[in-house]
Amino acid sequence: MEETVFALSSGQGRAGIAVIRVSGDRARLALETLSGRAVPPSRRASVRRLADPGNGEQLDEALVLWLPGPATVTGEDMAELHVHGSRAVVGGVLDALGTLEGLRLAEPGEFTRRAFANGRMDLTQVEGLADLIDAETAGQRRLALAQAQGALAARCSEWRNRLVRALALVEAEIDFSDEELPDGLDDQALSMVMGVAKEIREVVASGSRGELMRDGVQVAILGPPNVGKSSLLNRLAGRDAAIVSDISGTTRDIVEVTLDLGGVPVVLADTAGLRETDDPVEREGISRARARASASDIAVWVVDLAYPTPPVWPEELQAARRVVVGNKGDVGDTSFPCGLVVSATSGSGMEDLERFLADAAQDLAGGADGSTLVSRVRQREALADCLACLDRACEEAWGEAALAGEEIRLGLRALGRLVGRVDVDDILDVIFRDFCIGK
Ligand SMILES: Nc1nc2c(c(=O)[nH]1)N(C=O)[C@@H](CNc1ccc(C(=O)N[C@@H](CCC(=O)O)C(=O)O)cc1)CN2
Ligand SMILES: Nc1nc2c(ncn2[C@@H]2O[C@H](COP(=O)(O)OP(=O)(O)OP(=O)(O)O)[C@@H](O)[C@H]2O)c(=O)[nH]1
Ligand SMILES: [Mg+2]
Repeated sequence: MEETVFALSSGQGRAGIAVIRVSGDRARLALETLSGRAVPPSRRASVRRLADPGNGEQLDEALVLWLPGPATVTGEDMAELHVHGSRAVVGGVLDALGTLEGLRLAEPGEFTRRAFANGRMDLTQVEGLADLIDAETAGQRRLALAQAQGALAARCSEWRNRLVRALALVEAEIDFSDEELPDGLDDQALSMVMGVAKEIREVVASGSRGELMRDGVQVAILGPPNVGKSSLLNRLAGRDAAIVSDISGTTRDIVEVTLDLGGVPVVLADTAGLRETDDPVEREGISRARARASASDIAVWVVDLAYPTPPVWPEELQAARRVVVGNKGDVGDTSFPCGLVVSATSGSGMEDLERFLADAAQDLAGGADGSTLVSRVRQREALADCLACLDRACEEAWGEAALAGEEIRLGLRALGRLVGRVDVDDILDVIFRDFCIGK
């Protein structure tokens, strides 16, 4: 018998209400022991006095739920205690639960791990749920919620069914063919495999959008020293995140600020001004700035309109999306050719810059139509593996049936890895490590 586990599922610290969840065979006993009564009717919120079974002292008056398995999130019997959210009440109830035999505190993610083990969720739903809990913007929430509700899982099972049918056709051909060496794939199997491959190719192609939505679009603010890069960052952030001074070479470390631009998370990075210098600390800052530039999705090159110099793009920036921003428009020459003219101190033009960044971020990561299904490298790579197998199966169309069949089988295995049906041992710990306690 699996142990019964419990945890505070709402956030740590003082709150109006806190939710404590219990999952496992002893959930009923735990609820009955603390409330001193039989469990309330199933799935019906009921008010109960909870007492410490050790000394009978009342701990709280709570709203409780009795949720008998297997129709629960974990697939096991569950109880929920909605208590007043003070340290003393939560601590008292958790301590009381801990004294009961066969009960222990849940590990991070253990409720979800049990849901996965009991077939209530597949691995992509687990990943979606982890992202839903971490979601900070509306776009992240939409993507994660769709995944947690099985949008990717449903597509996978549909691809799987079609590939299993194609495989059956291939195997029938091997078994019943009059010829000694039948054609690799008959027309029907070939068109089925090609159809699935086409759909997977589209999902793989949209993969970077989901990854950017999940991880944030990276924007690097670059340029010569003293042009107002840190001032721009502070304006966009709406707070004094980076030190500003009239001394060239003020910024050395990268200063990051995350913004929510139209639902897309955007990570802005202020960097050290690029120039030749003998100062070893500043040199290190400049080398970090260059590294960040090449890792960014969007590069903003800032020039000082009071002393405009032609923007010199560092070599490694050539691939990034980029915009030249002329700063100090309040005192400088606004006829200088650049993408946008702004003033970080007066604020003029800043709305245009923000709109430019929001549009670019939407373009890179947004998916208003909900067509983006994958959000992690792991998911994209599993689909890419599957696709490679299906492509090879198609190449065998006029070759050997046994080889084509084997490739389809390998493609199915890659889908199995994606949903956590096979080869999960290595990835489970990685995925659940980042979960919070109580989920
Ligand atoms: N208090 C509380 N709030 C919560 C949860 C929870 O467990 N407890 N959830 C936890 O994730 C989420 C809600 N999601 C849930 C999804 C399914 C079931 C559930 O019991 N499903 C059963 C029966 C469905 C039914 O009969 O209506 C099932 O799917 O078999 C519960 C919550 C968010 N809010
Ligand atoms: N007039 C005017 N001054 C500005 C504007 N933006 C920044 N400054 C001033 O320019 C100087 C440099 O600003 P910073 O934001 O520190 O410049 P930086 O590009 O981060 O400089 P480094 O970190 O040294 O590379 C400061 O004195 C700012 O007050 C602007 O739009 N107009
Ligand atoms: Mg600076």
